Amino acid sequence: MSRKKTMKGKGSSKSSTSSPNNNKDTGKSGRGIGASAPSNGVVYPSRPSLSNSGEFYDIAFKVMLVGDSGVGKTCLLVRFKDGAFLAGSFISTVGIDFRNKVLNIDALKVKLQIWDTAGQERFRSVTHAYYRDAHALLLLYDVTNKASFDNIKAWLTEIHEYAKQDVVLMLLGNKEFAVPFMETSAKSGLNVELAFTAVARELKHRSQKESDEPTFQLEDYVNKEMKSAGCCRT
Ligand SMILES: Nc1nc2c(ncn2[C@@H]2O[C@H](COP(=O)(O)OP(=O)(O)OP(=O)(O)O)[C@@H](O)[C@H]2O)c(=O)[nH]1
Ligand SMILES: [Mg+2]
Repeated sequence: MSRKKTMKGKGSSKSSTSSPNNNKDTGKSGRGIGASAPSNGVVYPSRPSLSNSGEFYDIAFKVMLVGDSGVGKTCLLVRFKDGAFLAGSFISTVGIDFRNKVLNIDALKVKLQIWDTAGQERFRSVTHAYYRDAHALLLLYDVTNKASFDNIKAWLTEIHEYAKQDVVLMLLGNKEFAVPFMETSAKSGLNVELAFTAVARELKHRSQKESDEPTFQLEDYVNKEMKSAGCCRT
């Protein structure tokens, strides 16, 4: 099996004329797989830079983050790549930006070249050029922002128009309301048992709590239960 080398990197472009197909394997930082980042775009280093150390991989895929401005695409990518939350003032992405991450999946090194697109309307024509090369699309909405959810329909229309027919698509509800959250389905039974049991545990704890007893953490309990059940259970 061949071991290709990838460069960890961060790239960006705001050129509306550049296409990911224009610059095949330039060997430059962050341009590791077939259809690469355009090199003729202007670079806007709005986020902390990553090191340019090389990393080996077996297969590579392109993943694109799309969704309204402010839903948290850049933050999600930084969390995934660097394990940190980009707190502070919101810096809207200009054009398009990317990060590489190599994951070990079943003894294979899988490189994801993750493209972080600008959600703002004025950059739409830039991002359209990248859809057709994406193997997977993560479509984000903000669970605290109804408009971003309502716009999912329009995003899906755009995806069907510009992306490959067999693109892997995942809808992600990002952010939180600082209250325990889970999705339920009365039809399939998803999380129904867990929702009621968690509330019952919380109520029981409150009613019987001794002053020296550690408090029951409803959110921790729900997260732990969902994790141990492989996320979502019936
Ligand atoms: N509380 C909370 N805030 C978040 C989360 N994700 C992002 N934010 C905040 O939401 C704002 C927008 O986040 P970004 O990741 O920059 O949004 P974006 O989708 O990349 O926006 P564009 O680049 O304009 O398309 C920032 O102020 C973040 O700090 C989250 O999971 N929880
Ligand atoms: Mg962004």
